[in-house]
Amino acid sequence: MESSLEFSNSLGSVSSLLTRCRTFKVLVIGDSGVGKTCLTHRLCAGEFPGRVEATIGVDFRERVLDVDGEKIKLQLWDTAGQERFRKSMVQHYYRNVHAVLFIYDVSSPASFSGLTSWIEECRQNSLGQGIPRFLVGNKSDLRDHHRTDGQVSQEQAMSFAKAHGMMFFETSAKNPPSKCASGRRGDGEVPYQQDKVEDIVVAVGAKLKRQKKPSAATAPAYSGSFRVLNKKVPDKEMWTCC
Ligand SMILES: Nc1nc2c(ncn2[C@@H]2O[C@H](COP(=O)(O)OP(=O)(O)OP(=O)(O)O)[C@@H](O)[C@H]2O)c(=O)[nH]1
Repeated sequence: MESSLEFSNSLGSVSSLLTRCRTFKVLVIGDSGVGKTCLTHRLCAGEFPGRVEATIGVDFRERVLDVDGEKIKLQLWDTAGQERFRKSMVQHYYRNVHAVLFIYDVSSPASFSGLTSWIEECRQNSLGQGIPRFLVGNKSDLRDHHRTDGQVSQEQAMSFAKAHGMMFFETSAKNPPSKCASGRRGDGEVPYQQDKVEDIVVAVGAKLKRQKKPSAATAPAYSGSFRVLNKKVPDKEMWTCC
């Protein structure tokens, strides 16, 4: 007769089989201070963190989604924006990436100009053209629709996104709109859009679900939320339990 321990073990494996899901590594990059940590926190935990410090190395956060009946785990790699905190980690960031979120701050044109060097870093690390890329303008709560100077216009961002084959979003990790909004700016001419943070997660999940299933050999998976600094990052199987 099966012991209660064996019985509970087999129940455990049955339930883990039922909840297995595909895990996708999503790299989050952009200049220091654009809000990568706050945005990934908002995407995964649904809240704005109380206090944040500059990321050292990388932080991982996860979000499980149901996309058309399939469970998908997004593993967000919140990378350091400061060169001195990232240089020894860069190759690990780019290994087996499934999607990239490029973040800039809508109230910082310099962070928008900085995107070209992030694209160049992707190229230097052989990120395939087929890897889905998303452009996210963060801190939309700081946008002043009556000013044009000192901010990144949505027209600029949209044409940049188009030129680089990215899907574009503008949102705020701090004060996200409760619904996707679009309309005309103060002068009545220029359209604007405001996206819910959730729209970004859904778009990434939907895009990745349509991707060809990667083989286990190329797929990474980590669980929980933890920090890696100057450590060897192991490669594991792609299929994990949610
Ligand atoms: N107003 C506003 N402030 C934000 C928003 N998101 C982040 N911040 C602030 O921007 C600052 C930097 O945020 P972080 O999330 O640490 O930026 P980061 O890009 O992760 O920075 P590094 O770790 O250095 O790469 C913090 O003071 C946040 O409170 C936002 O949507 N609106």
